[in-house]
Amino acid sequence: MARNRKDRDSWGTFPDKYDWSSEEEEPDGRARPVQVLVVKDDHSFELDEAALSRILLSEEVRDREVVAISVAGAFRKGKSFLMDFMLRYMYNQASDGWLGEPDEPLTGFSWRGGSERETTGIQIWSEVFLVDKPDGRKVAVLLMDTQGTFDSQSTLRDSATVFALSTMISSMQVYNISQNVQEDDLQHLQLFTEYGRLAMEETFLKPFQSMIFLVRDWSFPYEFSYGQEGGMQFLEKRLKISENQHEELQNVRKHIHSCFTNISCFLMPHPGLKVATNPNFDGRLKEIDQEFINNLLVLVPWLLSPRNLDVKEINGNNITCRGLVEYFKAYIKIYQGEELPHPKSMLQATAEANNLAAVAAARDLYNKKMEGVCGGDRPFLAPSELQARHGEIREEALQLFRGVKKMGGEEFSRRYLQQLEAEIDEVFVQYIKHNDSKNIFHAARTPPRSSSSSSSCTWWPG
Ligand SMILES: Nc1nc2c(ncn2[C@@H]2O[C@H](COP(=O)(O)OP(=O)(O)OP(=O)(O)O)[C@@H](O)[C@H]2O)c(=O)[nH]1
Ligand SMILES: [Mg+2]
Repeated sequence: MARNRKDRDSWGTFPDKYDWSSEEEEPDGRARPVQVLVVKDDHSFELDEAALSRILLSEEVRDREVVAISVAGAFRKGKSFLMDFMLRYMYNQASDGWLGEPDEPLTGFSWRGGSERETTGIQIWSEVFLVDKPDGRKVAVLLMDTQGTFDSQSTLRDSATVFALSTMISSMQVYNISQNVQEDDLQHLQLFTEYGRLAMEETFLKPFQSMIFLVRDWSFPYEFSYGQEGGMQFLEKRLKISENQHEELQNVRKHIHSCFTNISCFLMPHPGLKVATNPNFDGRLKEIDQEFINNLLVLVPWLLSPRNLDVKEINGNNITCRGLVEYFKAYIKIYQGEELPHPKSMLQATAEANNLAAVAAARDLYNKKMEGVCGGDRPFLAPSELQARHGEIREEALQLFRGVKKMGGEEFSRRYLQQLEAEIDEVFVQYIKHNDSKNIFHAARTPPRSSSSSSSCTWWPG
């Protein structure tokens, strides 16, 4: 373990003060990202318990309180790139030159240019760092990189699960967003945190800890300055709840406030065109805009300096590395099970709601009209007459369904039309039976049932 660390070239020299901890190394002795959550091709999830345990249950760290830092957000937005600067800080935090040499390529969690996703599932750094907090506590710091949301190979459920799990496991979630805080960024955060909350036990405390909105490529420093102060002013404005706001906007904001103990924001400048567009860029500082570097020098210590590290808490209890393994296992089990609803896209959820409402309206119309024809207080009808009336009313109900404007298109709607037809036909069988029962009374010359007794039929719809 530690014997090889000084051989590492990309991190520079390591201060002796640094307390090395758990580590899972590659054969050449270098620490590396380790995949702990795998999203498989069939969209199921698997936790690599062995890998997680090797890192978090090593003797040096397992009983230490853990600080878990995660970065999540849309794919291809520089999450892993940022994580690698966090690693540099963790390795060299005692030194002013922690950011490294101008010509040093950036390594650690795998990052790259291009339009296709890079990181998948959840990866954690194989070394857990032991850090002395100013209050004398020695805590274990775990860095976690996540699969970007909304890549073209993931379902909404995949994205929601990775985001929710990383929020549940971390004490600090960095929500990496691009250029601005848009309403859809907030809506997705609402959806994902709700998906997380659903899997957790009821708690009267806020379910999650720190949420940091990290806005990349911020282009309006003349309105709100780069950094944390400008970020806080900006976020305050974005998350403000006012009475004349539409309920929908208020609800998103209330939800986000109710989920996190701390919410903050940092506005980060654009790193320059080489970083964004040059396929040969390897992360060296000399090719990154100075404004970006200046802000990295503020952002990373702001996130990771010992006094700012918050220990992971669940239900008010501090969690150790050992505890975190157990929570990880318990949470993933819930997402592997079938009891949670699947999150749906806005269009799909709306289209379903539209179609279900149209089915309900059509079924109601059928029931009401049929009751008028052969309901409890109506006399016996000849079966052929009943069949004919049913045919007319059924067609009227189907027309009503077809006439309602619904989102989702013809094909999507066909399933609901079939469901409606099946439901109507099922109810019709009951109407036939009910009608027949009147006939038996008639044939046996028994007085017809009073309307009050007949209307107490238990099968009666609606
Ligand atoms: N515009 C812009 N590009 C950046 C920034 N930081 C890094 N990049 C570039 O963005 C590209 C993607 O970087 P990654 O770190 O791999 O992005 P990611 O979010 O981890 O991507 P996935 O793993 O696919 O989700 C690289 O070409 C980086 O050079 C930034 O702040 N702004
Ligand atoms: Mg990545």
